[in-house]
Amino acid sequence: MPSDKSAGEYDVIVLGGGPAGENAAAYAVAGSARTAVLVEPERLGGECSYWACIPSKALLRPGEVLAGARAMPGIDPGGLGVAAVLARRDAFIHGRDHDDSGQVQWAADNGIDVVRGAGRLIGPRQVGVDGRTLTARHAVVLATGSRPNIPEVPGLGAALPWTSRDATNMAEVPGRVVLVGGGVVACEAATWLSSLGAQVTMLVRGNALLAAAEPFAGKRVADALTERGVVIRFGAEPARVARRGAADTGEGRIHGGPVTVTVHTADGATELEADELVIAAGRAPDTEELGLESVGLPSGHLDVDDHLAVRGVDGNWLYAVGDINHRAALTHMGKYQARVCGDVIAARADDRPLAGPRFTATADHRQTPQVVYSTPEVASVGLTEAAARRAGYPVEVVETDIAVAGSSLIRDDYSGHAKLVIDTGTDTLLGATFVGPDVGEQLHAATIAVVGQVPLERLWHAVPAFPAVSEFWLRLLEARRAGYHR
Ligand SMILES: Cc1cc2nc3c(=O)[nH]c(=O)nc-3n(C[C@H](O)[C@H](O)[C@H](O)COP(=O)(O)OP(=O)(O)OC[C@H]3O[C@@H](n4cnc5c(N)ncnc54)[C@H](O)[C@@H]3O)c2cc1C
Ligand SMILES: NC(=O)c1ccc[n+]([C@@H]2O[C@H](COP(=O)([O-])OP(=O)(O)OC[C@H]3O[C@@H](n4cnc5c(N)ncnc54)[C@H](O)[C@@H]3O)[C@@H](O)[C@H]2O)c1
Repeated sequence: MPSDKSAGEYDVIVLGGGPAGENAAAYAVAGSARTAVLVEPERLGGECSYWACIPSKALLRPGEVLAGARAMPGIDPGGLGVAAVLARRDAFIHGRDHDDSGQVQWAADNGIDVVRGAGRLIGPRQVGVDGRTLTARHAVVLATGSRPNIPEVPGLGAALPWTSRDATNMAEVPGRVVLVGGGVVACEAATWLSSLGAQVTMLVRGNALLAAAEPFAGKRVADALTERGVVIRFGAEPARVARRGAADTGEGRIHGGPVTVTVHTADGATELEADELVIAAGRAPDTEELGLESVGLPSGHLDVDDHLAVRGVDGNWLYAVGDINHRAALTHMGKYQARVCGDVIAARADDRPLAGPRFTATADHRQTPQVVYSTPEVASVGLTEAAARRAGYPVEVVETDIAVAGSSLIRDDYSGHAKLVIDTGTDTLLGATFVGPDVGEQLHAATIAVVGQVPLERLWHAVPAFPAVSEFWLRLLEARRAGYHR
């Protein structure tokens, strides 16, 4: 019997219309008569489409193309036209109002209803939205993402600093920027802000950029940022912030007068003045208003099993996908979890067994691919050497500079480095990291080798085309042979 939608009854209710929520809904109803509703207070498409992945990559690409052109004899590049770069970014985010009508149409085409508003659990299988109660026959999926972590620093909140939403949606380029953080958002934002003309100072509390990556990756990104004029202050944290005339002038506009940041380092305190302060200090779960207490759960990241069902809730009706479960806070991994979750919901609704790998998320434990679109790019999958050793694997590593015919043909200034982390017990790859221009496009071969557990002896027979950048795979395998003197 179909669910009674007029009474607010659906087979599947999904809170959050970001990439994870959209995919969970679509997979849960695909090829069936099941009904689903996406509950979304802002825009279908979520953070990724309008304030994160898409605008940031739209802002980064022109600087990368310009750098490549400048390294190519015979091309006489002028520079970046800021207005044109921002206009192209705006086209990708469907205008500054973030028109999501295309996504709404996609939902309709897939038989998914959309309810605008913030959803809240009000009991088992029950969701409240603006005074209306929705009831799920099979599943509720929480996919409400994350919000920026704003450190508790005196004066910081009152200074109305930029978050990643302002930086990706910037409407004007601040002359001087202090950027707090040394992670992925900070490295990417420093790259596009500096390529668009801002003088950027990064405050990094640790002693490396991209601290979770192979150390050579953060070092190469730091060197490149420094070369383009970014000042990086390691071991530095904001201790106090003051701003004259702080004003909410709108997303991506400079929020008032100059900001003074008192910076703590091991050597004492100094003061920096900037036109804008950007906070890129990680993400926090946004669960305080989700009503988790109504089903006996504490606030914070949700703990899920490998079918994406929330642990601590009986009856297999509550699931969590994407940033909210903190397994791998990346769009492609949230979508991966959502595909598994949707398939699990569908199978359970049909009383089918969860037989086969399709119903179990595994890649987001130790096989996660990621590309940091800084200049140079950092592409990685799986475990770093340090993480593999911590996990107790018997480890061998091979490294090589990416200096092959293909790379030198692509850019005269090509500089890159590659590293493989090998489990000597099984002769398979645990992880790989590549740094260099456009190495993101090289990553999927490594992901397939890691997930497919392809023995290195077999990889020898995967012959890279000549003269392609991917020939560095051959160099890596040769370096390993040379290490064995065979
Ligand atoms: C600047 C930046 C750049 C990034 N670049 C990349 C990248 O290049 N590649 C990559 O893989 N990842 C990138 N990420 C990470 C990526 O954006 C997230 O991992 C991804 O958006 C998570 O998807 P999600 O569906 O879990 O959450 P979100 O995209 O955050 O969507 C969650 C949705 O839930 C809605 N919501 C919130 N509360 C409620 C509620 N109570 N009821 C209903 N709905 C609610 C929100 O409005 C939102 O639309 C980037 C992040 C940032 C900040
Ligand atoms: N290309 C991509 O794949 C991409 C791009 C952007 C963001 N993302 C994802 O979005 C998420 C958020 O990125 P992010 O860069 O904000 O987080 P992150 O965890 O990568 O980096 C956070 C940085 O903030 C610093 N920090 C944390 N708390 C601080 C404090 N109180 N004071 C000063 N510094 C502090 C950390 O030391 C670190 O340098 C990550 O999961 C990231 O992978 C992915």
